[in-house]
Amino acid sequence: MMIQFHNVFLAYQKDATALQNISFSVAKGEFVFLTGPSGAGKTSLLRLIYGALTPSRGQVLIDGQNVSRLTSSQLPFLRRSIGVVFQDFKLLQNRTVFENVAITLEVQGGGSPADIGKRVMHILRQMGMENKIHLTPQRLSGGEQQRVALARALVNDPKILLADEPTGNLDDANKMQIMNIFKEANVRGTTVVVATHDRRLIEHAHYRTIRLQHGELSDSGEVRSEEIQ
Ligand SMILES: Nc1ncnc2c1ncn2[C@@H]1O[C@H](COP(=O)(O)OP(=O)(O)OP(=O)(O)O)[C@@H](O)[C@H]1O
Repeated sequence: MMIQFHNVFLAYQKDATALQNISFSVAKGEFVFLTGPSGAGKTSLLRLIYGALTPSRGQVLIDGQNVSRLTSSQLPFLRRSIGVVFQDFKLLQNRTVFENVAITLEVQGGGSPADIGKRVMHILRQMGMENKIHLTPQRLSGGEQQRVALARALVNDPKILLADEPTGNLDDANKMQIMNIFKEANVRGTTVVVATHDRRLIEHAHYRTIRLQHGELSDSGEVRSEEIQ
């Protein structure tokens, strides 16, 4: 299993539980949607996966490793194996498109400048952004910024890709383009988790859907044995 939650609770404050008794797993190479109304706990759950938060109770295992037990020197290795696309992109505004993507590899000591350049251009070409590499994010449309954020998350072939409401303000054509990029990463072996409340996106793709409601798991989307028979 790539992601395992065992009876996970998360409280930001003492008496405010954001997640309650969450158990589910995601297999290597799987593609799942994570859905539920605003405030249900989707972002919190993603943050537990990439180790930005640790559970108040229960365990989160990523590729067999208990995230809470990682030392501060091990945590960066976990983070490197996970590509994250945030709700608000978090692009560096005073850096170019090229630099925003290259930074993922540079902080990881990912090869010579020539190697890094090759890999960055390869992924930016896949995203259809090769003509905009010298622009800064404020000169890009929302869809283009999203594709740069995706390029940054995918440039090092992560084991896991997490995307938080990745198609929020995009039109249908852009949404489908982003979905295709997720699918291609998944075909190459990346485990993909997409948090969204976009019903059309979910219905379009027919992947397993994990549902949260008020911090609880209302449906793990796992096929029960009686449904198989
Ligand atoms: N940093 C924080 N401090 C305190 N409470 C928080 C914090 N972040 C989130 N919460 C609370 O945790 C709960 C779950 O929030 P979360 O952002 O995970 O939901 P969500 O499903 O991602 O919502 P949305 O779809 O609106 O992004 C909410 O009640 C929220 O108020």
